[in-house]
Amino acid sequence: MKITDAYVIVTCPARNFVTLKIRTDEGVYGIGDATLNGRELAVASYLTDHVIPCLIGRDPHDIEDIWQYLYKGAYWRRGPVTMSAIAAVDTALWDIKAKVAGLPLYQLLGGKSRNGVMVYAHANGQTVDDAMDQVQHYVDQGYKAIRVQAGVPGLKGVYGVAKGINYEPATRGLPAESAWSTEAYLDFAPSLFAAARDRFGWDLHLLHDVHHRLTPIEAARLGKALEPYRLFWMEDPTPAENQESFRLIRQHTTTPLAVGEVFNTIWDCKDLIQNQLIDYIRTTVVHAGGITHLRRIANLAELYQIRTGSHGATDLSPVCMGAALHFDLWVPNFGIQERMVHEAVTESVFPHAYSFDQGYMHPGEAPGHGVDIDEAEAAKYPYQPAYLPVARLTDGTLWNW
Ligand SMILES: O=C(O)C(=O)C[C@H](O)[C@H](O)CO
Repeated sequence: MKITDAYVIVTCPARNFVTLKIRTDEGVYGIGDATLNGRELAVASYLTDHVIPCLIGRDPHDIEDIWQYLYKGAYWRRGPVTMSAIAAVDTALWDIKAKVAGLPLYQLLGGKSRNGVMVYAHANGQTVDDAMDQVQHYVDQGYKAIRVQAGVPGLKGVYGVAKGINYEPATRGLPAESAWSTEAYLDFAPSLFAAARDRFGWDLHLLHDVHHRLTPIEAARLGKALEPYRLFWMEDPTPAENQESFRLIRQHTTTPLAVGEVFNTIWDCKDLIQNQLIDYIRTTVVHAGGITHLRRIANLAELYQIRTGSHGATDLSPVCMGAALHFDLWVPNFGIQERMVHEAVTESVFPHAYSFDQGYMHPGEAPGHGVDIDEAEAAKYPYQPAYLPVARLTDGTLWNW
């Protein structure tokens, strides 16, 4: 079997997505997600100009060799652009292999380890009451786990808080700027979870995303303040370039810690995992080198009882979601999967076999990863440049968004 051609499809059904399609001489094709929010065309070019020429004529079954070839062969290792491109190839090749086998992808990974994949939804609101109403909305749909974010009194445009129901941070034009005050946030955040426990009791997993905003000692303070509300996790409490910084947070709090959505390789989380400084690793298929590399990260994490909690915001396309669900159904140390529901127009471009029922998702039984792209539909939605926002402290200092 040989790869005959491959090409990149860039489309914007509600938001931008980059998809790689690999075709073979036997008529079987595979697709992979290559979307890097706000930097989409860099990955599209990396694939079109530098990767695709190296794929033609190769046997698509040689997934490991092709992964190594693209990783070691580039000489320039790691980084979000490189690893998203490799991920797209890897996902498409797993899709092909599973289609040829006539099996859903999770069967090739080792079969199912559970009946369904617990997912968490995003509830948010400008006020605590609005956020609680959204929690109710997701409870009514059967969700067992809900991330809760709310506007901070005195701050405009806080991370995770939407104008409508779905929070979509990337906007047209140059990056939007929002103001941040750690003091105001730290004073406010615990009251959000007091309200949630008060209204919904203890039989619901609550999660919260700090989105890299705090210093380690501030994160330690927040973790301690949230302990009475027994969170499932506190996510991205501080930027994680310095893996060692999590030690300080860890020494002060038993609130479980999750991190990893901006990580690209096992090297970004090796120390965090080996020193047991986190509880959940949030790397996912598209930004961490595909299923082949995600599996290595999960296997390392399993040695330390660290569980997976893959990123699943709307900028991760349905193709990534489909592949992630196969991974989640198999991976022994599964924790939870993030789910932000895509717009109907996105779903019309990416028909998929996965489904949701009462808080759990299932990848479906279609051969491959079960997600396709309707290229005629995709062509109706041309690329629209958009950027993620930046955050500044109230005195104008650029901060972590
Ligand atoms: O889903 C999350 O936890 C996020 O933090 C979402 C990110 O802001 C988003 O994916 C950035 O592209």
